[in-house]
Amino acid sequence: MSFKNIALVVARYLLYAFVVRCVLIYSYRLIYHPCHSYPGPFTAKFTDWYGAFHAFFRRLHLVTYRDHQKYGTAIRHGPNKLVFNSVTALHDIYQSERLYKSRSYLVTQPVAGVYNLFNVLDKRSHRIKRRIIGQGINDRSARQFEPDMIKHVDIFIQQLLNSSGKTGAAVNMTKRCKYLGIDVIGQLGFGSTLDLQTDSKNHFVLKGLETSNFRSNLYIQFPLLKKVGMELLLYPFILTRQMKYYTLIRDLVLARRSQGKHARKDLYSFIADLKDPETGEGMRLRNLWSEAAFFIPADQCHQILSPMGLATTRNRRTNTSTGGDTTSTALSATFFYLSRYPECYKKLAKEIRSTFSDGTDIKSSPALAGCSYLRACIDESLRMTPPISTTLWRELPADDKEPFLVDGHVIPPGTQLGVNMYAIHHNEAYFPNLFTFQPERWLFPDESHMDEEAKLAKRRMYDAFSPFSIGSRGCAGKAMAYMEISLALAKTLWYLDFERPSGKEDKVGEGIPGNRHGRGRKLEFQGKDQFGSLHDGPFLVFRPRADVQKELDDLSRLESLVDG
Ligand code: HEM
Repeated sequence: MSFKNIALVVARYLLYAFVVRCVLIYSYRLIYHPCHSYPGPFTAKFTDWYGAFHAFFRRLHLVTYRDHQKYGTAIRHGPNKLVFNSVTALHDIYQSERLYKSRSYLVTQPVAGVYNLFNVLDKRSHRIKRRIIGQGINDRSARQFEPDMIKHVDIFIQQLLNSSGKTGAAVNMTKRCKYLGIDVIGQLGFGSTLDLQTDSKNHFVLKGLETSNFRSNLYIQFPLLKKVGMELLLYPFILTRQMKYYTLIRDLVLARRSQGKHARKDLYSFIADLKDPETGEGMRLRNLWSEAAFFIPADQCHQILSPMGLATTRNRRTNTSTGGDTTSTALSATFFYLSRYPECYKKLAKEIRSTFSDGTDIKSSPALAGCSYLRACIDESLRMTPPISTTLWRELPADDKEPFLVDGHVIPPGTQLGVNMYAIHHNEAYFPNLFTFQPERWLFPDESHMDEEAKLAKRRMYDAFSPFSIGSRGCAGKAMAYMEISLALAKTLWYLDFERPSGKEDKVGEGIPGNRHGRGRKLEFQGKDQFGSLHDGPFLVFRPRADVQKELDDLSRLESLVDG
């Protein structure tokens, strides 16, 4: 028999073996798998391709919402994955000490065995990192950082004025909010910024952020994709951008290293002297830069930091970023909803303009905290368009044989579990009129004036509201996020008025009636789920308020004062 014939026979038997293996595995998953009795889409019972397919089209959040409508509150969304849609499940899962972040998060590591705060699974290592990094971005540090944040917010206002207020042109708020978000987070992480607000040469980092979040999300849904070398296919497309980004971050780190520990009010200064009270461990400088890079589009940071000796193989960067990206989604979404609900816009403008007497008074204070309508608008946007709208997977270890209950369901060991953020925020049981932007739902009379039913409804609503997730792995930067969004909104409404443009730009960001994939709601700001959220618009036209013209003139001088 010739070599060719032998090869053909071997190939044929390999193919048979492959088919038999698939039949056995798929039959097991369908009939015998411990999750087999949960309802859900047919394809998801066999394969994680279901999640990967919809993640590819950035609509997994909408599909999960639809599947809950169809199959109920506990569904199977992969051979080994269960998704729940109830407050009880949310708390059972994210507040449990027995569950771990899913191993699928490990695909966000550029190199195996390399962890940071976001993707570390081991609970002890996480506690230590969280205690230290958490202090760098908690309420206290946020207050110290606020003056720098305000400078960037003032530039934001100034840019809206320049690009729209003076010309009558419509501006794309997604872009403006992203520039602000990333500049603020760069300032926090490295003590200086990428200057996206004022200089277009670094705008390429936005594309980097999109690509890296897209990849991470795909791999989280279907880790096999990373193993089979999808990375190699994508790598050539991102190499050039990586190198530019490398240089950019390297310069920021080098500039910061040349200054004293407390020369800036940034992450370095906030945590450089801290020690974990339990272990006495501090954060090593080289590890700190890796953690700082987590906050910004840090797709390539390990390559950036390693050659500088700033990241070791024990601590390189994940592909996923939060911080600047999520905050800018929340801000863009709030602008969208305010522009679509003029009565809310008017109420908010009235609240801000009657609370303060000068734009420079707008900073963290009892007055700002007392702007309850402002907070209600932010929370309602976070509910309608959660910046992280995905299912945050948690895992019951395979060797944990004690019964584990989620909303009354006994969970088989080794199962991946989660609650989808978008779905629970659109659960009618907790949020009536769920597709209507209704900040009033977050405003309540004093509890002494509420009957028991109203109190219960309020509690359930707050329990279901989880844009920052809950439990020990919930967002560490919540205080920073609320501060930035509140300042940006309040200051915008203090200095400027805005309205929708008359042209076709007005449609950017909204749903398209008749869309088959859950994007048919015109009044919903369309987020595309890729762990963070991809979006566009709204386009808005700004006008300076006549009675604050003098203040605006003063503000225009600030642009040159911000150090980079
Ligand atoms: C509106 C803005 C934000 C939203 C909606 C948000 C949401 C979230 C969510 C849902 C998680 C949990 C992720 C998971 O379980 O996989 C998370 C984690 C995290 N976020 Fe945020 N985030 C926001 C802003 C920020 C900011 C501004 C910072 C930093 C200054 C930040 C730092 C972090 C960190 C460090 C973690 C990991 C925490 C841990 O695992 O212990 N976030 N965020």
